[in-house]
Amino acid sequence: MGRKFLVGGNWKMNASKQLVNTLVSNLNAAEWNTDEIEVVIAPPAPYLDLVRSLAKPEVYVSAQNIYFEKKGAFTGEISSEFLKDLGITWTILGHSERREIFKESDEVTAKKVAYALGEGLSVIACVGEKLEEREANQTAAVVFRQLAAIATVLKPEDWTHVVVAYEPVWAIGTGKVASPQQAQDVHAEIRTWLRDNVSEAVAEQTRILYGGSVSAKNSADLQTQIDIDGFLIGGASLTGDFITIINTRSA
Ligand SMILES: O=C(CO)COP(=O)(O)O
Repeated sequence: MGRKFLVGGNWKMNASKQLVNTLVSNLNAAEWNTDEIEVVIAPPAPYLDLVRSLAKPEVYVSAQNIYFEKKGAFTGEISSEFLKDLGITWTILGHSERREIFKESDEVTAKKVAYALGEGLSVIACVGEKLEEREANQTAAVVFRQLAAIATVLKPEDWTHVVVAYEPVWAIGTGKVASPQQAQDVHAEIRTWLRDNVSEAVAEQTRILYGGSVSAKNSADLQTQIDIDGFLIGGASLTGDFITIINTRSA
């Protein structure tokens, strides 16, 4: 069975009730073949409930991060319990902004991934190298290290609910998209890593998204690559580009 293409929108720290209304009504009016495309949007936590209640069922809603405890004295954190209560079935974890700005380590990220899966959530787990790491030919080493931290705490069957997002940090929000070949090369390495370190089945079935300056202009070329199974889109998910990208895939 083929890997279903996933178009994800990470709104990051951008939202208002008005923006939610606009973006969700545009998505509700759009159509795509749900046998071939999965659409997931990740608004900021305070808007998850509103987005879930407005969006049609074909739109999956995701948190941008959660903590690895159910409840208690963890001021400011988001529990998987809140997500379940609100009908939210996905979370992004390990985004480079969490890793860089909020100092979330490989280990913390892995712990969150394992916890989220244990709570029945699906996870978009992000990996990716910084510019200086790419320039030092460390791309594979960094991505493999990030993957290994996650793989260590998962059972092979857990991977059914994991999507890997390869997001080179130098491409995020910079307009410097990876070329289709640059992205494909790393995606293929990730798949090989999964084959060698988890299993053939997990390597075949796990979707690997590309993220970093994806736009309506470059999505068609990127999606021709054999190991690119979807996108995690930041800036362009806040504009009409998001639907154009879905439509480009549908066409
Ligand atoms: O970080 C990203 C998605 O998670 C990518 O952001 P941009 O699409 O704005 O580069």
